[in-house]
Amino acid sequence: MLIGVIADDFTGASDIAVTLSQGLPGEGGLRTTQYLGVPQQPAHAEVEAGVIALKSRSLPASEAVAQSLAACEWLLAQGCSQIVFKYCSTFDSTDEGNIGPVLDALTARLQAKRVIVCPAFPAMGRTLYQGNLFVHDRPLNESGMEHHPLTPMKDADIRRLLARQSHTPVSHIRWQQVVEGSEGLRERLETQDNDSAQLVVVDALSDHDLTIIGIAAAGLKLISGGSGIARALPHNFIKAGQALGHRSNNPAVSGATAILVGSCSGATRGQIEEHQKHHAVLALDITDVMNERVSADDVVKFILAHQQECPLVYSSGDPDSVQQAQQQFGQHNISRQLDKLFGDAARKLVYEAGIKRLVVGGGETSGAVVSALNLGSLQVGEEIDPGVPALFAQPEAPLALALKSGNFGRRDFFAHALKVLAG
Ligand SMILES: Nc1ncnc2c1ncn2[C@@H]1O[C@H](COP(=O)(O)OP(=O)(O)O)[C@@H](O)[C@H]1O
Ligand SMILES: O=C(O)[C@@H](O)C(=O)COP(=O)(O)O
Repeated sequence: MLIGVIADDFTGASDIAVTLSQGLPGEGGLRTTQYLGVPQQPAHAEVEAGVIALKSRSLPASEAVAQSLAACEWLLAQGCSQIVFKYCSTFDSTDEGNIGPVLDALTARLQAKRVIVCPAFPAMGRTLYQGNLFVHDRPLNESGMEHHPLTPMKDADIRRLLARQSHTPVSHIRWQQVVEGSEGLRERLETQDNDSAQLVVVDALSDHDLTIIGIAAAGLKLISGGSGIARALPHNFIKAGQALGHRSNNPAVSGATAILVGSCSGATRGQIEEHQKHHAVLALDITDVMNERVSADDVVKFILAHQQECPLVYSSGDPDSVQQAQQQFGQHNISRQLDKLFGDAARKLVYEAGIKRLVVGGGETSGAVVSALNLGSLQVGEEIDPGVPALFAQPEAPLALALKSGNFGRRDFFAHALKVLAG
């Protein structure tokens, strides 16, 4: 294995997995496997990029650190010379972490001196300018992310956010310095102020900028960011003669379908609205869920009864209803209960009801569903929409998945994803 990624949630993991698998246009990428948690056994010899999906984004910081270090040890034991810490392109975190504490711990473990911090993902409108993160034309804290149920983002200045979370000093490389090119950037990284470890926030506005940064990052022990930061990393290994440039192909999986959605983002709520114009949709009422008046069997029954209509079950609510539910039940209780409900339903759908194509909306929700399925690892297929690949379980369990980040995907994503999974 050449490169290892520690991803703090499951949709984020599949986002960076497809980036590594594709590489730069025309060049091909790396043979990439997405692991669901830290594997208990060594990787297959042909894997060039290993992405470990953790559900660590909203854990207490000490647990997120412990899990990330365990993932790092496994990746190092597989031979990785470079480690990437993948977090959200909207820098989803709280003042306590977990991005800063995990970066502190990985920086110390890998004795890294300069650690790039770059959440930019221009294909999805996330750009970083003068250290501030934008989502399309809005600063992060006015983008809708200020209403996220678990990690509301109230500041757009990544330097300030990170300095609040981490012990390692934070510095910044401006866009005007990035566009000078990879060589200049590399020198800047090496000579930045002094010799102690630093987290270096690097501006990026375009895929071109990310390519410059990726090439400058060749050989760095630790890199961090959104999936965009991985864009040019396969190129570095191909150029060094360590990889040939792999092209992925999609196996086709037909058969029964289910769509489970727990994301409350504006994009996902729009996608549900679109889906219900033509297909079958069941809304879960949070009060019913919290009082256990709705069960995994109810979800399964609905899905099976509406197989001809691309059935979708969702818990998603708008900011007002989320706030109301939070006041009544507490966010962590709601998330725990919903994770259990979606996880139990997914297990029954796949292992008892024979569902073969499963689409999940939301990172935490995807983590709950895929963990309940206990699949071990997934092969990465083609990109369905930017940042969302088709994923395939091992051949002995023919199951195709799409794990959609809350904010990603076209308006008719859910039906479209089922079509792509079918080949
Ligand atoms: N109606 C609701 N009210 C409050 N919280 C909810 C509701 N529906 C889902 N949630 C919780 O909100 C969180 C959404 O996070 P996630 O699944 O990661 O979506 P995203 O990808 O948009 O971040 C989950 O923990 C989920 O359980
Ligand atoms: O970087 C991103 O935006 C995504 O890869 C990601 O991490 C998605 O997280 P969720 O929005 O929680 O699905």
